[in-house]
Amino acid sequence: MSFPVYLIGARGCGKTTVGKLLACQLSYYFCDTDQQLQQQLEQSIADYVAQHGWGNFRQQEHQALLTVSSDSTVVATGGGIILRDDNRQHMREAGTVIWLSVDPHVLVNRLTADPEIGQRPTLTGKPITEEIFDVLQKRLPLYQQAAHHTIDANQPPEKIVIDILTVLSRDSLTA
Ligand SMILES: Nc1ncnc2c1ncn2[C@@H]1O[C@H](COP(=O)(O)OP(=O)(O)OP(=O)(O)O)[C@@H](O)[C@H]1O
Ligand SMILES: O=C(O)C1=C[C@@H](O)[C@@H](O)[C@H](O)C1
Ligand SMILES: [Mg+2]
Repeated sequence: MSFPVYLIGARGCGKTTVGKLLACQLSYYFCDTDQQLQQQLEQSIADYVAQHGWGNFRQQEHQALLTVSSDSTVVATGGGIILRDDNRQHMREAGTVIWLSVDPHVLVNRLTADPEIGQRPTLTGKPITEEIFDVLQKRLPLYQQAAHHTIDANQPPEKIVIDILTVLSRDSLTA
């Protein structure tokens, strides 16, 4: 049986970009909780949060995580999926959790170049650099707690995929 692979990490660390490539290499399905949610809600995350608030968004996100958690699937999660204990526990028990760790300055550059504000409404109301540093400071311990493996995701996507395949194959040898 091939359990799901969950990619976690900050906004802009490359979960969606890398997840698609990884799924292709593994011949797995690809799912993205943000995309799943936006389809289900029939609106952007920004519009949903403006109308219903972050608390309701986190509840919807939890349901989306359960929905996409299938075998032979690479799941790109939303940046805040690790905020809930039950999400962290679910991912660790159901599959392999990979944290794509990226230097905050690299995140600032990527998100400035590609803000995608419909999917990434502000979390703090602060300017982007300040927000990234603030949010990361709070979330780093949660990414650490949730992850089975940490991958240096400052590298090009193809190299990140190779590094993920290496840890997954080591896991399968020791299972
Ligand atoms: N390894 C990489 N090297 C350079 N650019 C990258 C890399 N990974 C992703 N990017 C770029 O960074 C931006 C954000 O990537 P992506 O949407 O995959 O991040 P994400 O982790 O899925 O973000 P979110 O949490 O908001 O869903 C995109 O423009 C993407 O092309
Ligand atoms: O970091 C976050 O809290 C978020 C990241 C995005 O992927 C979306 O899930 C949403 O904008 C929230
Ligand atoms: Mg994404």
